[in-house]
Amino acid sequence: MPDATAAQPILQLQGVQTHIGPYHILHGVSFTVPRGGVTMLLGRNGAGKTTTLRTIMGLWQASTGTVIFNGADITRRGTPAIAQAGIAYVPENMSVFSDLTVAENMRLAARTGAIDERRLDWVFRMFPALKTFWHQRAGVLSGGQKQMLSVARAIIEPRQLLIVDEPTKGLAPAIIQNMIHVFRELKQTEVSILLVEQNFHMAKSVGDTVAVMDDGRTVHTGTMAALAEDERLQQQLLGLSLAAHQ
Ligand SMILES: Nc1ncnc2c1ncn2[C@@H]1O[C@H](COP(=O)(O)OP(=O)(O)OP(=O)(O)O)[C@@H](O)[C@H]1O
Repeated sequence: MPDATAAQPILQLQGVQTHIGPYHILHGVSFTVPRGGVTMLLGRNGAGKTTTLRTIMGLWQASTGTVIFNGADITRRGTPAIAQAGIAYVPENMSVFSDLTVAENMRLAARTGAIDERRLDWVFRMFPALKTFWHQRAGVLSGGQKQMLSVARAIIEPRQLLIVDEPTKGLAPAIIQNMIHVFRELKQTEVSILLVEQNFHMAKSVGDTVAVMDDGRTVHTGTMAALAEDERLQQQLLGLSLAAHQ
């Protein structure tokens, strides 16, 4: 018998609205993240992408709408329960402990305490610098290496959904290329990925599907390939010019 869960999206947002204190930030966010592959969440600055990720993780509470993960309604669950259910979240500001070694950072991220050696070897193949600096304080790493460490921390244990907020922010083009390789490698695994990204080259290099937000709403959903081919739509939705493709 075919597995009924295979066709079910890993994540589904339906009409999500979020208030932060007196401010009405999300006005209706609806999109799905298909199982396997990478979904890009794009939009201009201030469109509400980070607020959407934080709402999925229960760091902000949706005032209306639903967040369905793996068929279960997680809208009202607390953040620890959401993480426990199998979602890893890498926020924008590189979640590493600068005073601890790279090894200690990784051990803390392994929820069971012990790191699976085979998985660590796989992580080292993707991020060789982490092996080189294993016993060094994370504070000595470059910005790109810290970003790699924060992604590595999120994947040291198998997760069903990996959510990453702007992994290339502030990184040099060569490092962005490394990041593209990393996400392509991750695509070969079971994990589904939701990625916020301003770098359109990265978005079209790794994205399978896309949701575009503007002013707290989803204004477009579809395949990344279709958006990558349609420059007028990019201009309309994202204000991108040809320069974004260089
Ligand atoms: N804690 C907060 N209190 C009040 N307003 C907030 C708060 N956090 C975000 N906002 C506002 O909500 C809107 C959406 O912000 P958000 O960070 O979600 O956008 P974004 O699409 O991730 O933008 P960026 O690409 O600049 O990170 C913005 O107008 C922002 O000023």
